[in-house]
Amino acid sequence: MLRVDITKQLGEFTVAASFTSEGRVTGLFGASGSGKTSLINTIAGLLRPDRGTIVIDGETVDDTTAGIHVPTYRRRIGYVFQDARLFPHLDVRQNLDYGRRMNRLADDPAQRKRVVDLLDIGALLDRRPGKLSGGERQRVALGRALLSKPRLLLLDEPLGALDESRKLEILPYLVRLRDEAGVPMVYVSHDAAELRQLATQIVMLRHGQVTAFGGVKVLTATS
Ligand SMILES: Nc1ncnc2c1ncn2[C@@H]1O[C@H](COP(=O)(O)OP(=O)(O)OP(=O)(O)O)[C@@H](O)[C@H]1O
Repeated sequence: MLRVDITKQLGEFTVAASFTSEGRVTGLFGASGSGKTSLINTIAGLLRPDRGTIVIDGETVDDTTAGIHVPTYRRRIGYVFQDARLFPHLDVRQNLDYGRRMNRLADDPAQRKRVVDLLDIGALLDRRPGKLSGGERQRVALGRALLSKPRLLLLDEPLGALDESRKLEILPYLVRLRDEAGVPMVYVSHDAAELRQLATQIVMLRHGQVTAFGGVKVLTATS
């Protein structure tokens, strides 16, 4: 469960968002500049709300009245960006291991195998990111995030840098993550078609405000 009720001022721009999602994939949908990245960064703890609360999986990670602001690295979240942000000097195996080591988690070969199989990246383990396609890099970034055993996975336009055919290559893996990985996701996109395939709940943003919340049918009015 994710509960968000915050306001955040960024220069002239105000984010004022309130919603509770039980969905497996909560889609943050809106045009460029509607506040999607600012909102997901606030959930990640990278931005501190001016007012309000954020509760992830029953834990209050922000509460401005009580003075609570849990730092990002203690929120137990995974974050996947538009560009995969893999470490170029590490091979795929070492990149995958990074999240686990940073979070001081015990080695879990069974979990690693499950994630590698889920994302079909077993053949890439000895390669460095420079020798991977954009789609392969994103699959590794997803794997790295999952192996840190997050209780919430944040994805900010993870397909945004890919061309249409690469997007179609990755979407089935994201659907598999939704159905098999058991980790709830917040998924930022300005692409209604992408969210229709993936999201179970939609938060629609406009000028920093939530204008609609509900199932994917709230996207119906959008192209
Ligand atoms: N630190 C900041 N200071 C001032 N204004 C900011 C700051 N960060 C973001 N903004 C403004 O807030 C608005 C929302 O930006 P944000 O990146 O959250 O939108 P977005 O929906 O993610 O857009 P895109 O789809 O283009 O990434 C924009 O007008 C942006 O210029």
